[in-house]
Amino acid sequence: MINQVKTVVIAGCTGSMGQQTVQLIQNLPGFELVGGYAPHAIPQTSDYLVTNQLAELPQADIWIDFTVPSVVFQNIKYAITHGYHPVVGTSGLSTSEMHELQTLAATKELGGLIAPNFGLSAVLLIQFAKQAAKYFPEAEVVEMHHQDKQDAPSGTAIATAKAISASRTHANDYDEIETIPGARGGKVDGVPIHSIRLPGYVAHEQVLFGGPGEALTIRQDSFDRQSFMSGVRLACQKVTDLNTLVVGLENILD
Ligand SMILES: NC(=O)C1=CN([C@@H]2O[C@H](COP(=O)(O)OP(=O)(O)OC[C@H]3O[C@@H](n4cnc5c(N)ncnc54)[C@H](OP(=O)(O)O)[C@@H]3O)[C@@H](O)[C@H]2O)C=CC1
Ligand SMILES: O=C(O)C1=N[C@H](C(=O)O)C[C@H](O)C1
Repeated sequence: MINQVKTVVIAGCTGSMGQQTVQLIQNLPGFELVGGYAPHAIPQTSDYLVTNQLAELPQADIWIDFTVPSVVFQNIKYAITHGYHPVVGTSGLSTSEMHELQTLAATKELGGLIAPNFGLSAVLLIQFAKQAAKYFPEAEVVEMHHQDKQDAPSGTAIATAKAISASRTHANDYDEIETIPGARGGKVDGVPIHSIRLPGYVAHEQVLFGGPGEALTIRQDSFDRQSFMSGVRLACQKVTDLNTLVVGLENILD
């Protein structure tokens, strides 16, 4: 059987992640980049079609999304409705939005992937945190990102907090007064998350667990956006074989 070339469009093709993903797809055997979208892009057709109008994107097998939290839901709704298999890296989707997209994908019998983090170190951190939370239920998350990140907390931190909450037997329950609002972070499912934004950082996360007389810290660092590309590649290789909209790279790892 002849393996057909899979066509790809990238929403957010001019961004930090979008540019790396353009390089990835252009150099990936068996894949062809046919379109890129960004609202401030100057339209061009030389190598592949670049447009600032979503509706001008050509039809393709895969829609990769690295845009902004404010538009990702509408983008993926559009992608699924138009028959693209979505590979979603953009943060900011709420749990109910993910469910709505999963329902839409199911009605279209279309597979896709939403990955809060494409980096292996972050995916493993979440799994280790889930395991540790069984024995150390009292935990807090600290996430550190570059100063241009639009949303806080990060999608990865939210996924980490949910994983901890799902596996622990009880939540942190301390009697405290915040004399400065926000001093104790923001809580997701009872797990405090502290968000740091500083130049020089890319994407990093630490989970601190405390128990009587001992503590455990798990940390991951993405020093470079290249760290996400093996996950994006794997997602592109598998997404057209999926028949549901899967959440989490760990669910498609071999
Ligand atoms: N899941 C993962 O592993 C990772 C996820 N991310 C997430 O990916 C997203 C993008 O990150 P990053 O590349 O650093 O961000 P950038 O700010 O560098 O890029 C954003 C891209 O989105 C485009 N954009 C801006 N506004 C809109 C809009 N209204 N509609 C459509 N597109 C828009 C920009 O286009 P223009 O230049 O024309 O404004 C640009 O191409 C973020 O949500 C981030 O959290 C990031 C790293 C890893
Ligand atoms: O904005 C980023 O940079 C990142 N965003 C994702 C998130 O919100 O978790 C993934 C990674 O942390 C990098």
